[in-house]
Amino acid sequence: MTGNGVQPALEPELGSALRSFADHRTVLVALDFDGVMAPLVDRAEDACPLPENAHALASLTGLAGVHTALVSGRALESLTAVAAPPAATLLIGSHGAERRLGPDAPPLILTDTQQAALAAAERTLESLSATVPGSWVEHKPAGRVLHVRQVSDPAQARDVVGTAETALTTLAGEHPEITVGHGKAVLETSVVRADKGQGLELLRQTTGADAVLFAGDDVTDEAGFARLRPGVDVGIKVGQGPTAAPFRIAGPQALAGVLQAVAQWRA
Ligand SMILES: O=P(O)(O)OC[C@H]1O[C@H](O[C@H]2O[C@H](CO)[C@@H](O)[C@H](O)[C@H]2O)[C@H](O)[C@@H](O)[C@@H]1O
Repeated sequence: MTGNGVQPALEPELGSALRSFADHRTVLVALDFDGVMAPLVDRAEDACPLPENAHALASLTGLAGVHTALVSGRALESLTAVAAPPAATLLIGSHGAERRLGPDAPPLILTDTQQAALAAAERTLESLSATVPGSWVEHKPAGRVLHVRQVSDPAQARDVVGTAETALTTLAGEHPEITVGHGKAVLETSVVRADKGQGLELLRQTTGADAVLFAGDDVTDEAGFARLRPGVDVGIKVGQGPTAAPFRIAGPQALAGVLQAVAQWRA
Protein backbone atom coordinates (compact mmCIF):
# COMPACT_ATOMS: atom_id res chain seq x y z
CA MET A 1 0.00 0.00 0.00
CA THR A 2 1.15 3.56 -0.63
CA GLY A 3 1.57 6.12 2.18
CA ASN A 4 -1.98 7.38 1.66
CA GLY A 5 -3.47 3.89 2.08
CA VAL A 6 -4.19 3.35 -1.63
CA GLN A 7 -3.01 0.16 -3.40
CA PRO A 8 -0.57 0.95 -6.23
CA ALA A 9 -2.08 0.41 -9.70
CA LEU A 10 -1.20 -2.91 -11.34
CA GLU A 11 1.06 -2.90 -14.39
CA PRO A 12 -1.24 -3.33 -17.43
CA GLU A 13 0.41 -6.63 -18.50
CA LEU A 14 -0.03 -8.08 -15.02
CA GLY A 15 -3.61 -6.83 -14.82
CA SER A 16 -4.40 -8.50 -18.11
CA ALA A 17 -2.74 -11.80 -17.04
CA LEU A 18 -4.75 -11.75 -13.80
CA ARG A 19 -7.95 -11.14 -15.73
CA SER A 20 -7.32 -14.24 -17.91
CA PHE A 21 -6.27 -16.24 -14.85
CA ALA A 22 -9.49 -15.38 -13.02
CA ASP A 23 -11.55 -16.61 -15.99
CA HIS A 24 -10.49 -20.25 -15.45
CA ARG A 25 -13.05 -22.54 -13.86
CA THR A 26 -10.87 -23.58 -10.90
CA VAL A 27 -7.84 -21.59 -9.81
CA LEU A 28 -5.13 -21.98 -7.19
CA VAL A 29 -3.56 -18.90 -5.58
CA ALA A 30 -0.32 -20.03 -3.91
CA LEU A 31 1.76 -17.56 -1.94
CA ASP A 32 5.15 -17.60 -0.31
CA PHE A 33 5.07 -16.14 3.21
CA ASP A 34 8.22 -14.26 4.30
CA GLY A 35 8.93 -11.35 1.96
CA VAL A 36 5.56 -11.83 0.19
CA MET A 37 2.66 -11.98 2.66
CA ALA A 38 4.86 -10.45 5.37
CA PRO A 39 7.77 -7.99 5.31
CA LEU A 40 11.13 -9.44 6.37
CA VAL A 41 12.00 -8.74 10.00
CA ASP A 42 14.98 -9.42 12.27
CA ARG A 43 13.45 -12.27 14.26
CA ALA A 44 11.57 -15.02 12.42
CA GLU A 45 8.99 -15.36 15.20
CA ASP A 46 8.06 -11.67 14.86
CA ALA A 47 7.00 -11.91 11.20
CA CYS A 48 3.42 -10.91 10.58
CA PRO A 49 1.36 -10.72 7.38
CA LEU A 50 0.37 -7.22 6.32
CA PRO A 51 -3.27 -6.82 7.43
CA GLU A 52 -4.42 -6.02 3.88
CA ASN A 53 -2.70 -9.20 2.60
CA ALA A 54 -4.27 -11.35 5.33
CA HIS A 55 -7.68 -9.83 4.59
CA ALA A 56 -7.35 -10.36 0.84
CA LEU A 57 -6.24 -13.98 1.34
CA ALA A 58 -9.25 -14.62 3.59
CA SER A 59 -11.61 -13.07 1.01
CA LEU A 60 -10.21 -15.21 -1.80
CA THR A 61 -10.37 -18.37 0.30
CA GLY A 62 -14.13 -18.07 0.61
CA LEU A 63 -14.81 -17.81 -3.14
CA ALA A 64 -16.24 -20.67 -5.24
CA GLY A 65 -13.65 -22.34 -7.46
CA VAL A 66 -10.73 -20.60 -5.73
CA HIS A 67 -8.20 -22.60 -3.73
CA THR A 68 -5.57 -20.81 -1.68
CA ALA A 69 -2.25 -22.07 -0.36
CA LEU A 70 0.84 -20.87 1.45
CA VAL A 71 4.05 -22.39 0.10
CA SER A 72 6.80 -21.66 2.58
CA GLY A 73 10.29 -22.60 3.67
CA ARG A 74 9.07 -22.39 7.24
CA ALA A 75 8.20 -25.44 9.29
CA LEU A 76 4.41 -25.90 9.29
CA GLU A 77 4.26 -25.20 13.01
CA SER A 78 6.08 -21.90 12.60
CA LEU A 79 4.07 -21.01 9.48
CA THR A 80 0.70 -21.50 11.18
CA ALA A 81 1.90 -19.56 14.23
CA VAL A 82 2.93 -16.45 12.32
CA ALA A 83 0.53 -16.57 9.35
CA ALA A 84 -2.66 -17.68 11.14
CA PRO A 85 -4.04 -18.75 7.74
CA PRO A 86 -7.73 -19.44 7.03
CA ALA A 87 -8.63 -23.05 7.90
CA ALA A 88 -9.24 -23.93 4.24
CA THR A 89 -5.88 -22.60 3.06
CA LEU A 90 -3.61 -25.49 2.05
CA LEU A 91 -0.10 -25.42 3.46
CA ILE A 92 3.25 -26.52 2.14
CA GLY A 93 6.08 -26.09 4.66
CA SER A 94 9.81 -26.77 4.92
CA HIS A 95 10.24 -25.96 1.21
CA GLY A 96 7.94 -28.85 0.23
CA ALA A 97 8.97 -31.43 2.83
CA GLU A 98 5.88 -30.83 4.99
CA ARG A 99 2.24 -30.69 3.75
CA ARG A 100 -1.10 -29.89 5.28
CA LEU A 101 -3.61 -30.67 2.55
CA GLY A 102 -6.45 -31.71 4.83
CA PRO A 103 -7.36 -32.33 8.46
CA ASP A 104 -5.50 -35.66 8.63
CA ALA A 105 -2.13 -34.47 7.42
CA PRO A 106 0.47 -37.08 8.41
CA PRO A 107 3.49 -35.70 10.30
CA LEU A 108 6.91 -35.80 8.66
CA ILE A 109 8.84 -38.80 9.98
CA LEU A 110 12.58 -39.02 9.43
CA THR A 111 14.44 -42.28 8.94
CA ASP A 112 17.25 -43.12 11.39
CA THR A 113 19.74 -42.13 8.70
CA GLN A 114 18.07 -38.77 8.18
CA GLN A 115 17.96 -38.18 11.94
CA ALA A 116 21.69 -38.90 12.24
CA ALA A 117 22.42 -36.52 9.35
CA LEU A 118 20.27 -33.80 10.91
CA ALA A 119 22.01 -34.17 14.28
CA ALA A 120 25.41 -33.86 12.60
CA ALA A 121 24.31 -30.77 10.63
CA GLU A 122 22.93 -29.23 13.82
CA ARG A 123 26.21 -29.74 15.71
CA THR A 124 28.10 -28.09 12.86
CA LEU A 125 25.83 -25.03 12.70
CA GLU A 126 25.45 -24.61 16.47
CA SER A 127 29.22 -24.68 17.02
CA LEU A 128 29.77 -22.04 14.32
CA SER A 129 26.90 -19.89 15.53
CA ALA A 130 28.30 -19.91 19.08
CA THR A 131 31.32 -17.96 17.79
CA VAL A 132 29.31 -15.23 16.01
CA PRO A 133 27.19 -12.89 18.16
CA GLY A 134 23.79 -12.18 16.63
CA SER A 135 23.62 -15.44 14.68
CA TRP A 136 21.26 -18.24 15.70
CA VAL A 137 20.09 -21.64 14.49
CA GLU A 138 16.44 -22.33 13.68
CA HIS A 139 15.23 -25.91 14.15
CA LYS A 140 12.77 -27.38 11.64
CA PRO A 141 11.55 -30.99 11.34
CA ALA A 142 13.63 -31.64 8.25
CA GLY A 143 16.39 -29.09 8.60
CA ARG A 144 18.34 -26.44 10.42
CA VAL A 145 18.80 -22.79 9.41
CA LEU A 146 21.72 -20.52 10.27
CA HIS A 147 20.35 -16.96 10.59
CA VAL A 148 22.72 -13.99 10.27
CA ARG A 149 20.33 -11.04 9.82
CA GLN A 150 21.21 -9.72 13.27
CA VAL A 151 24.99 -10.07 12.90
CA SER A 152 26.15 -6.44 13.00
CA ASP A 153 29.27 -6.86 10.82
CA PRO A 154 28.27 -7.82 7.22
CA ALA A 155 31.73 -9.29 6.55
CA GLN A 156 31.43 -11.54 9.61
CA ALA A 157 27.96 -12.61 8.48
CA ARG A 158 29.28 -13.49 5.01
CA ASP A 159 32.24 -15.35 6.50
CA VAL A 160 30.22 -17.54 8.83
CA VAL A 161 27.77 -18.39 6.03
CA GLY A 162 30.70 -19.35 3.78
CA THR A 163 32.35 -21.41 6.51
CA ALA A 164 29.08 -23.14 7.31
CA GLU A 165 28.44 -23.95 3.66
CA THR A 166 31.90 -25.49 3.30
CA ALA A 167 31.50 -27.49 6.52
CA LEU A 168 28.06 -28.79 5.55
CA THR A 169 29.20 -29.69 2.05
CA THR A 170 32.04 -31.71 3.58
CA LEU A 171 29.61 -33.32 6.01
CA ALA A 172 27.40 -34.30 3.08
CA GLY A 173 30.23 -36.63 1.97
CA GLU A 174 29.54 -38.68 5.09
CA HIS A 175 25.76 -38.00 5.19
CA PRO A 176 24.48 -37.81 1.59
CA GLU A 177 20.99 -36.86 2.84
CA ILE A 178 22.31 -33.36 3.64
CA THR A 179 21.50 -30.61 1.15
CA VAL A 180 22.49 -26.96 1.51
CA GLY A 181 20.76 -23.87 0.15
CA HIS A 182 20.89 -20.10 0.43
CA GLY A 183 18.13 -17.70 1.41
CA LYS A 184 17.84 -14.11 2.59
CA ALA A 185 20.40 -13.71 5.43
CA VAL A 186 20.24 -17.46 6.06
CA LEU A 187 21.99 -20.69 5.14
CA GLU A 188 19.59 -23.64 5.14
CA THR A 189 20.32 -27.34 5.39
CA SER A 190 17.79 -30.13 4.99
CA VAL A 191 17.86 -33.93 5.14
CA VAL A 192 14.69 -34.34 3.03
CA ARG A 193 14.94 -33.64 -0.69
CA ALA A 194 12.04 -31.41 -1.65
CA ASP A 195 11.44 -28.07 -3.30
CA LYS A 196 8.63 -25.61 -3.81
CA GLY A 197 8.14 -26.75 -7.41
CA GLN A 198 7.21 -30.21 -6.16
CA GLY A 199 4.97 -28.59 -3.56
CA LEU A 200 3.18 -26.55 -6.24
CA GLU A 201 2.68 -29.63 -8.45
CA LEU A 202 1.17 -31.49 -5.51
CA LEU A 203 -1.19 -28.58 -4.88
CA ARG A 204 -2.14 -28.46 -8.56
CA GLN A 205 -3.01 -32.18 -8.51
CA THR A 206 -4.81 -32.02 -5.17
CA THR A 207 -7.00 -29.08 -6.14
CA GLY A 208 -7.44 -29.94 -9.84
CA ALA A 209 -6.78 -26.27 -10.58
CA ASP A 210 -6.93 -25.22 -14.23
CA ALA A 211 -4.52 -22.35 -13.55
CA VAL A 212 -2.05 -21.45 -10.79
CA LEU A 213 -0.87 -18.08 -9.52
CA PHE A 214 2.36 -18.21 -7.52
CA ALA A 215 4.13 -15.27 -5.88
CA GLY A 216 7.56 -15.54 -4.26
CA ASP A 217 10.54 -13.38 -3.34
CA ASP A 218 13.52 -15.67 -2.75
CA VAL A 219 15.83 -17.96 -4.71
CA THR A 220 13.99 -21.02 -3.39
CA ASP A 221 10.82 -19.75 -5.09
CA GLU A 222 12.47 -20.13 -8.50
CA ALA A 223 11.76 -23.89 -8.31
CA GLY A 224 8.10 -22.91 -8.14
CA PHE A 225 8.28 -20.45 -11.03
CA ALA A 226 9.97 -23.15 -13.13
CA ARG A 227 6.84 -25.36 -12.85
CA LEU A 228 4.41 -22.70 -14.09
CA ARG A 229 2.89 -22.99 -17.58
CA PRO A 230 3.47 -19.89 -19.71
CA GLY A 231 0.29 -18.16 -20.80
CA VAL A 232 -1.89 -20.08 -18.33
CA ASP A 233 -0.30 -19.76 -14.90
CA VAL A 234 0.88 -16.47 -13.43
CA GLY A 235 4.29 -16.16 -11.75
CA ILE A 236 5.02 -13.00 -9.77
CA LYS A 237 8.42 -12.14 -8.35
CA VAL A 238 8.07 -9.96 -5.25
CA GLY A 239 10.91 -7.44 -4.91
CA GLN A 240 14.30 -7.29 -6.58
CA GLY A 241 16.62 -9.97 -7.91
CA PRO A 242 16.90 -12.21 -10.94
CA THR A 243 13.91 -14.43 -11.65
CA ALA A 244 12.19 -16.63 -14.22
CA ALA A 245 8.83 -15.15 -13.21
CA PRO A 246 7.26 -13.08 -16.00
CA PHE A 247 5.78 -10.48 -13.63
CA ARG A 248 7.12 -8.46 -10.73
CA ILE A 249 5.68 -6.33 -7.91
CA ALA A 250 7.68 -4.06 -5.63
CA GLY A 251 7.13 -5.78 -2.29
CA PRO A 252 4.60 -7.28 0.14
CA GLN A 253 2.76 -3.94 0.22
CA ALA A 254 1.79 -4.44 -3.44
CA LEU A 255 0.43 -7.99 -3.01
CA ALA A 256 -3.04 -7.10 -1.76
CA GLY A 257 -3.75 -5.27 -5.05
CA VAL A 258 -3.03 -8.52 -6.95
CA LEU A 259 -5.24 -10.62 -4.67
CA GLN A 260 -8.03 -8.04 -4.69
CA ALA A 261 -8.00 -7.95 -8.51
CA VAL A 262 -8.46 -11.73 -8.67
CA ALA A 263 -11.18 -11.61 -6.00
CA GLN A 264 -13.01 -8.83 -7.81
CA TRP A 265 -13.05 -10.74 -11.11
CA ARG A 266 -14.17 -13.99 -9.40
CA ALA A 267 -16.98 -12.40 -7.42
O1 LIG B 1 9.52 -19.50 1.96
P1 LIG B 1 9.33 -18.41 2.96
O2 LIG B 1 7.94 -18.39 3.55
O3 LIG B 1 9.72 -17.07 2.42
O4 LIG B 1 10.32 -18.77 4.16
C1 LIG B 1 11.72 -18.62 3.95
C2 LIG B 1 12.43 -18.55 5.28
O5 LIG B 1 11.70 -17.57 6.05
C3 LIG B 1 12.19 -17.29 7.35
O6 LIG B 1 13.40 -16.57 7.24
C4 LIG B 1 13.26 -15.34 6.52
O7 LIG B 1 12.33 -14.49 7.22
C5 LIG B 1 12.79 -14.05 8.52
C6 LIG B 1 11.67 -13.19 9.12
O8 LIG B 1 11.34 -12.11 8.28
C7 LIG B 1 14.10 -13.28 8.38
O9 LIG B 1 14.58 -12.88 9.66
C8 LIG B 1 15.15 -14.18 7.69
O10 LIG B 1 16.34 -13.43 7.46
C9 LIG B 1 14.59 -14.66 6.35
O11 LIG B 1 15.51 -15.56 5.69
C10 LIG B 1 12.32 -18.57 8.15
O12 LIG B 1 12.95 -18.30 9.37
C11 LIG B 1 13.04 -19.67 7.39
O13 LIG B 1 12.92 -20.91 8.10
C12 LIG B 1 12.37 -19.86 6.04
O14 LIG B 1 13.00 -20.88 5.29
